This record gives sequence, C-alpha cells and structure tokens, in this order.
Amino acid sequence: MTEETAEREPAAGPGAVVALREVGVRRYTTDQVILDGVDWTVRPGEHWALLGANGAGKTTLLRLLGALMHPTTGSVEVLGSRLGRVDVRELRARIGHVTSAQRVPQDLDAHTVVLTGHTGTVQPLWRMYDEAVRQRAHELLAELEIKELADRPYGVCSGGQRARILIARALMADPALLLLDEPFNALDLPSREDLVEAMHRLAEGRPRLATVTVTHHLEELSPAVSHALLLREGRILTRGPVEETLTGTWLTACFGRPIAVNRHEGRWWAYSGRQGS
Ligand SMILES: Nc1ncnc2c1ncn2[C@@H]1O[C@H](COP(=O)(O)OP(=O)(O)OP(=O)(O)O)[C@@H](O)[C@H]1O
Repeated sequence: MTEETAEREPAAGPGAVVALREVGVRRYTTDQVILDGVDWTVRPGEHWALLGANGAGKTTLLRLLGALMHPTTGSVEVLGSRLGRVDVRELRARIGHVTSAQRVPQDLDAHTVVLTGHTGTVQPLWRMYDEAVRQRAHELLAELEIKELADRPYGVCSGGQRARILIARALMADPALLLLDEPFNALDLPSREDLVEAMHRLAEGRPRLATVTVTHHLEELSPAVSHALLLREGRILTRGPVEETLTGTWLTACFGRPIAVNRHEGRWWAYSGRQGS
C-alpha cells in the first residue's frame, strides 16, 4: 500500500465547504516539504477526523483551512472563497477555529471569552455586544453544559472546561465550518467523555455544520464523525468514510506499526500489538 492508493478526488461541485486541489506547502528556508499533492473536499454536514503521526502535517493542513496561511502550490477554497483572492480577515470570521494557540486573557470570565468570539478579538469590544449577543453567549454556554461557569475566570477553569468555553466562543460566529486542533489534549477520562458527548450533540443539532478534528486517539472521536483523512509525511494516505478508512490496515500503514481497531456503539478504540507478535 502506497500513497498512490489515495485515488484522485472527484470535482468538489458547488456548495463544498472546503476544496483543496494539489495543495503543497514548503518551507523556503529549509526547502522542507510539509504538505504535498493534497486533494480534499469537505461537504456540509460531514465530520472529519484528521489523523497522522507527529509531524505529518495535520496542524498545517488545519491552518490552511482556517485561512491562517496560504499554500505554496495548488488551490485552497474555503466556504466558496479561494485563498489569495479574498480578504482573509472576512473569511476567518466565518470559520470557527479551536486551538490551544488561541490567546485568552486569564482574568476574563467564561461568558466574556465566549463574547470575544462575536468580534474575533482577544479582548472584549464591549460596545459591539448588545443584549441579543450576550444572550447568545449564555445559550452557547448552556448548550456546552457549562452555564455555571459564566462568571468564572478562564484562568482557573479546568482543561475540559476551557475546551468547551473555546468551542462555545468559536460557535458565536455561527460558522459553517468548525476546526478543532487536538481539543482533547490532556483531558482526563470524564472530561474527555463529556467533550465527546458535547461534540455529538453539536453535530446533531446543526445538520449543515462541517467539522474537522485533529486527534491522536480514535477513542476521542464522537459517533458523529463520518469521515477520516490519514496523513503520512505530508501526503494523503487515504481519505473517505470512516468504515473504509479507520481500519487496522490503514492505521498500520499510517503509523508504521501494527494497529488493531475496534468499534462499538459508534465509538472507536485502537491498540498496538507487540512488533512481530
Ligand atoms: N513555521 C514552521 N517553520 C518550520 N517548520 C514548520 C513550521 N510549521 C510546521 N513545520 C514543520 O512541518 C511539519 C509538520 O508540522 P505540523 O505541526 O503540521 O504537524 P502535525 O501533524 O500537526 O504534528 P503534531 O502531531 O506533532 O502536532 C513538521 O516537521 C514541522 O516541524
């Protein structure tokens, strides 16, 4: 099995949330190839898991989707706008991007952090938040089941609570595309399960929302995850419906060691046997 087994992507057609064609990213300083030949379409209502070993290019791919960088070669279309031909600030405002790189003043309370999602700012712009906007922030906290955190400083919230606050913040713009870069990082088991459940509910309540989640662990995927893209050394190994892509064979190829995969009631788990056993 080689990279060439990733068949060519059919034309995206109108209405695609994301359409990447022959995308390459290269570092000019070192000439390092970070992404190469990436063809990918995400459609409304699809929920993608983005998997690959450390350094495979997952975060870079997510940054392209978030209009935070441009490709070196190929074309990136997000929400109908082609990068390079559009005001990226306007485009970014329509994309929800949850990443640990998000700067959040630690003394802001959770409700205010969510409000900053309305303006896409680090600090609150109070004159921009009317009663309806404030109410919406409360509703999103309630939807993520953290309404009791409204007045709590972000800095004292736990990792799982922060993840949900940042998701609520990202949803303030009512995005058609939600990007999540390792949202489960460092969560304990109950927090992980709460977040998996929250992601599931979110998907069910928003039939046209598309999501892309970078993760290292299949256990973190909600039953709503419909598709997966597996990256290896900057190239797509395989992409498509989870039934076809989240298999022991593909994950073994992706991570370079034997991996067995199981699924039960929509949830996944994976483990690696001893080499050669
Ligand atoms: N700004 C940069 N300057 C130099 N190299 C970079 C830069 N950004 C990414 N890279 C390199 O590109 C490769 C892919 O990085 P990326 O962060 O996209 O991988 P990843 O799959 O998200 O990894 P991880 O699972 O470890 O987070 C790595 O080798 C990384 O060192």
